[in-house]
Amino acid sequence: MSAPVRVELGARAYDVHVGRGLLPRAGAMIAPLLSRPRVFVLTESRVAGLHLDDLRAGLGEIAAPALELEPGEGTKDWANLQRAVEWLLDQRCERGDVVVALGGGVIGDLAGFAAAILRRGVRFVQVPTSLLAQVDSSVGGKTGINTRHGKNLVGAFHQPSLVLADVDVLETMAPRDFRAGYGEVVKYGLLGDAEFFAWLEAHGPDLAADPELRARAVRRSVEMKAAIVARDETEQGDRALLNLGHTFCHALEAATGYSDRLLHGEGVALGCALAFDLSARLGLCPQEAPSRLRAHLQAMGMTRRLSDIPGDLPDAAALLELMGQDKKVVAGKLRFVLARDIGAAFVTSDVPPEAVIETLDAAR
Ligand SMILES: NC(=O)c1ccc[n+]([C@@H]2O[C@H](COP(=O)([O-])OP(=O)(O)OC[C@H]3O[C@@H](n4cnc5c(N)ncnc54)[C@H](O)[C@@H]3O)[C@@H](O)[C@H]2O)c1
Ligand SMILES: O=C(O)C(=O)C[C@@H](O)[C@H](O)[C@H](O)COP(=O)(O)O
Ligand SMILES: [Zn+2]
Repeated sequence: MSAPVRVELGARAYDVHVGRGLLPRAGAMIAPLLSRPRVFVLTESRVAGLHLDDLRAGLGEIAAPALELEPGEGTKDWANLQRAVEWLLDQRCERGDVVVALGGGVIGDLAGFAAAILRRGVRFVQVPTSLLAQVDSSVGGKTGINTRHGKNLVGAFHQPSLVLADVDVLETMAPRDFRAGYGEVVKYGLLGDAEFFAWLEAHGPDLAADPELRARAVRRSVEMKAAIVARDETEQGDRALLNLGHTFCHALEAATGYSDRLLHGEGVALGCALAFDLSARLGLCPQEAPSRLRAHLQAMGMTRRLSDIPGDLPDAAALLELMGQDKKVVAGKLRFVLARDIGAAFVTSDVPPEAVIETLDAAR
């Protein structure tokens, strides 16, 4: 078993275990956090049907009552937040107890936020079950829900106490969901590690079938995220790099009603392609960079043009309007994560709106 990745946050530091066969050993890793042999599991029905029994077996003597929500992005809303919090109170979840988030990013974000506000903050453990959640959402402490105004607009920074990313659990993922999660993996290469991107060009197509390669990809992504979060926990600066592709992605998710027309990770992949298009359009990066990225996304069978999204989309001006709710906006001005090349992203507010509109129109 390889050493965990440490997220160095002083008193709130924690380990991210990445590897095979972690679920069966969950009890040994979680027990040191507990004041009594009981955890409270927030999960959703698809994941529960596949992995809740294995988690419970791994927890051994630790009792694990569970609330099963509906799968899907629609669950990350006010109604389910209320449901989760009221259930935890029904269960008499105490301040010293631990909530376990068993699921993808939807459950991780919702459960983390419920834990953040329950009794003004209880600890939680992330047991991410999707590729996306293992490489990204389970680490870093961004928790929250969507509102009718946009994506993740209500939430809190609340770090988990432990993350258990068992790559064996990914065996049961549907191909589309796995591919969507790959959008966040490729983001790491694009934002700061050209070598990792080249490694993904060579090995990306084999990740779904090969657990050792998967573990390497998850670990490298988590190492990068842990380093960024450690130096900028609350996104005052560098952490915004993790938002590469997300200004476009979140507008497109809003435009498609958080439906399965566009999964978050699919939007991230497309958003990264658009961010590289915009960078090239502004003369900031060579045209070869977006071309190389699109070739890789095509090889991976991923969304890379607006026309890949089924159904009608609003026009570019309306999408730009939706971007106005982005959390990177300062004094009403959009900020974008752009790139000088693959592996070299940076944040800028110096982006003419016409260039964004032209970029969107050219990608239809
Ligand atoms: N907090 C953060 O830093 C952060 C980072 C990235 C994304 N996110 C959020 O994460 C969410 C997307 O996460 P996601 O892609 O995991 O979505 P998700 O939680 O909806 O999971 C995707 C699909 O995979 C299924 N699934 C999960 N694990 C499975 C398994 N082991 N086997 C079979 N099916 C499985 C789920 O039922 C669902 O249908 C979005 O809401 C996004 O905003 C948050
Ligand atoms: O951890 C971060 O920071 C990220 O930006 C990771 C993103 O992949 C993730 O989708 C995040 O939830 C987006 O954050 P938001 O602040 O733009 O809602
Ligand atoms: Zn994301």
